[in-house]
Amino acid sequence: LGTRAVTASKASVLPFEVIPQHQGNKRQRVLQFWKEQNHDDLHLEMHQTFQELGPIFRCDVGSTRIVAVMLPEDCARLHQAESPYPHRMHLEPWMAYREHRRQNLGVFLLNGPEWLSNRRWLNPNVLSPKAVQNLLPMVDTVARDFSEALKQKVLQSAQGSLTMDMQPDIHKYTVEVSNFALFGERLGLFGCNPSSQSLKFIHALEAVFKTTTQLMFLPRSLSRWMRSQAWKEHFEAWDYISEYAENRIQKKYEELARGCSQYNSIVANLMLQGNLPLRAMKANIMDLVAGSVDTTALPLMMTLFELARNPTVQQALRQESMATEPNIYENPQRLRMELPLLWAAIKETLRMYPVGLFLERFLTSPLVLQNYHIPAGTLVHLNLYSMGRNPEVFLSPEHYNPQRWLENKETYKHLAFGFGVRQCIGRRLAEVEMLLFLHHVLKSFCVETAFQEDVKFAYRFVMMPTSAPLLTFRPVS
Ligand code: HEC
Ligand SMILES: C[C@@H](NS(C)(=O)=O)c1cncc(N2C(=O)c3ccc(Cl)cc3C2(C)C)c1
Repeated sequence: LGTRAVTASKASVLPFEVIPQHQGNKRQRVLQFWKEQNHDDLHLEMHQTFQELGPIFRCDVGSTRIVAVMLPEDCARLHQAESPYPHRMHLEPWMAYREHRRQNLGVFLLNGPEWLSNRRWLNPNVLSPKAVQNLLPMVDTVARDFSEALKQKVLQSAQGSLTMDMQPDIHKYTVEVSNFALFGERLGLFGCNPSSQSLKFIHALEAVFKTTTQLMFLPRSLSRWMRSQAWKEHFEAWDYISEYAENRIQKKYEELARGCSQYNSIVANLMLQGNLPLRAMKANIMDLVAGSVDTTALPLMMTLFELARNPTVQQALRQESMATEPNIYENPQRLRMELPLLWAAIKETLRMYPVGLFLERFLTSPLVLQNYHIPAGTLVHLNLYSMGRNPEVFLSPEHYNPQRWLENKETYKHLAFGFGVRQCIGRRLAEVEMLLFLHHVLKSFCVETAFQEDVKFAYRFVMMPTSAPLLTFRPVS
């Protein structure tokens, strides 16, 4: 990316007003932005703007002043300047639904002291190494079952191999495995008649994501009549998701009250500890139940696709998994150390295909970024897609090369899960779900694809592939 070197003496920090921004008719651009029904190409538009204006630019969305950056050094500065309660802007349509239904907010939407107190009770059960060690055998069971179910399908096929769009099956895996970790119960989604409830839940999530991007950039007053259909779809999808989560939580609560329930799960531990009021618990469990579907499914889909396009890398991973098999069960919590190349492959997938397009911090105190003064009250976006594709940050960024993560210590370059105390609370669960899924699948199957083009992505709050490359699974001889 052409980086406009701002040659200013270090002493004189440049004023906010001279940060590069798109010239030309601002009103026209804002209206154009609002007129668009979707923002599928937001990541490409922002990437293009970085190439034109350099590593920092500003844009105003509505009344909010946004500064966009994409270099590791700017993330380091944001992290060092962080307050005890790192602040993210609330997602307007998500807040509107919770107000309408008088629901509490989960940690994703909370800010300030209430956010911190919720994280304090959630972290030991979700994010801590002890929590993951507790969950690991359950995740391993589901990952093995998935690989076994795939093997049955392959054996039943006449050619002895199976070519399919893996997306639906991978979604079933993430719903099955997170439900087991959260509630200690199996849903049986790998069987021949998976529950329609869970499949509708996955579709409701997709409807929420699609309508979120249609609504999130508009003030509510405007979108009420400009996007009334999107609001209706948004609320209906949230109603389904809320009911799905509420039913599971209420059932678990009653089982525990009767003293007859599976005790080793995230929700059971949260309820038995009783540190959060039930309404707050329900709001956070909804974050966890709904936040663990697409977020983990997409990197799994894209890792399988990239390994199918890079057979040499795939073979190296298979050898690592074959060689590592015995150690994992002696010392399960050493998973990432036992599978370093597989862990590097997941980091490489998240570099090229970040699930969250940008990290976001609302500045509560002024900051200097790229030698510009950024006042308090500015929203700073750290763009993960542009960082991941920047040749000045990653050599030949278009190449899928997990080895790059083993060669040098990458500070502030693996940011897919965010940073600091506000980092993703599900990251350890997601890491284990992805590592064990790929470990068991790669031990049993070679993955191939005829699809050699790049997969097109769309920004739908979650970065989503718009085409589903067919993958062929062939049993490892
Ligand atoms: C089990 C639930 C769960 C899973 C799985 C999960 N997330 Fe999250 N994630 C959350 C929640 C809840 C938050 C909000 C945390 C907060 O604001 O305190 C969050 C926040 C984040 C953030 C913002 C962090 C920051 O510094 O602002 C990023 C980025 C993120 N997740 C990325 C991911 C990626 C990438 C994956 C999978 C590859 C993933 N998440 C999987 C629950 C999950
Ligand atoms: C995509 C990325 N966006 S981010 C956080 O980087 O801006 C992300 C990362 N981790 C988790 C999520 N979640 C969802 O998918 C989701 C669905 C429904 C609900 Cl009720 C809550 C969620 C959260 C926000 C937990 C989203």
